[in-house]
Amino acid sequence: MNAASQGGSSAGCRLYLITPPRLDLVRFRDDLAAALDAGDVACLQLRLKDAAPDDVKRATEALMPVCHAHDVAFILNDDAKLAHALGCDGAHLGQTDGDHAGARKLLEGKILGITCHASRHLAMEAGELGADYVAFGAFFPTDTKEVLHHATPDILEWWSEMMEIPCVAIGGITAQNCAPLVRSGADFLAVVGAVWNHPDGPAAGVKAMNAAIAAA
Ligand SMILES: Cc1ncc(COP(=O)(O)OP(=O)(O)O)c(N)n1
Ligand SMILES: Cc1nc(C(=O)O)sc1CCOP(=O)(O)O
Ligand SMILES: [Mg+2]
Repeated sequence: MNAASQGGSSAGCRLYLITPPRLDLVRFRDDLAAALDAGDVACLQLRLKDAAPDDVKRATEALMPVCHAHDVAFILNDDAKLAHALGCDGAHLGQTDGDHAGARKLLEGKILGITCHASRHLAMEAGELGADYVAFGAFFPTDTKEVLHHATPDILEWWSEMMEIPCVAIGGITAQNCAPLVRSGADFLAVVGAVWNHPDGPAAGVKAMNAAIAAA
């Protein structure tokens, strides 16, 4: 995530936004613009679970220009081929989202992120195949998805002391609980609820997260 990772907070950690799993595109485009106007965001991951490719295409066409106008990378969840076909800046793949090595070849020069749960072994494998970042989680309970794996901050310390490849922390992260993750070396904090469900709106969510990152 080289281009996306320039100019972050004083802690060197940046915010990684993920969309809600279902959204009203017209309303969400305005929410996204307000969120990106509010402060530093490295990237947006489009994560529409169970959406048809045509819906993902429509969402990409509506949202990617908003991201690019704010110098924010646009990453597609789950599908490297569709990310390539739609001209996205990259893809995020989980452990059951197809052939990681094939995705690396297809997305040459683009961002490839890989979910590694709480596994040092999976992270080493992802690093060896050329992932641009590895994602660890879930660090905290979350209502956004049912999680089977639970990570602790020591995996961020272990990874960041040993590897140059950035690491992303995910799962139930809020402005109130993120400080140990930043201090343990997370390069990015990936959030859904902390921004889109913030009681004062997404702009307030981005401001609160960036303030917490800077204060950590
Ligand atoms: C940044 C980031 N980290 C982890 C995930 C989870 O990916 P995955 O395990 O494939 O689960 P789904 O998102 O597909 O439900 C992610 N999306 N983004
Ligand atoms: C999409 C996702 N993946 C996770 C993992 O642990 O791999 S946790 C998660 C949900 C993140 O949403 P929130 O910030 O609202 O908790
Ligand atoms: Mg996935």
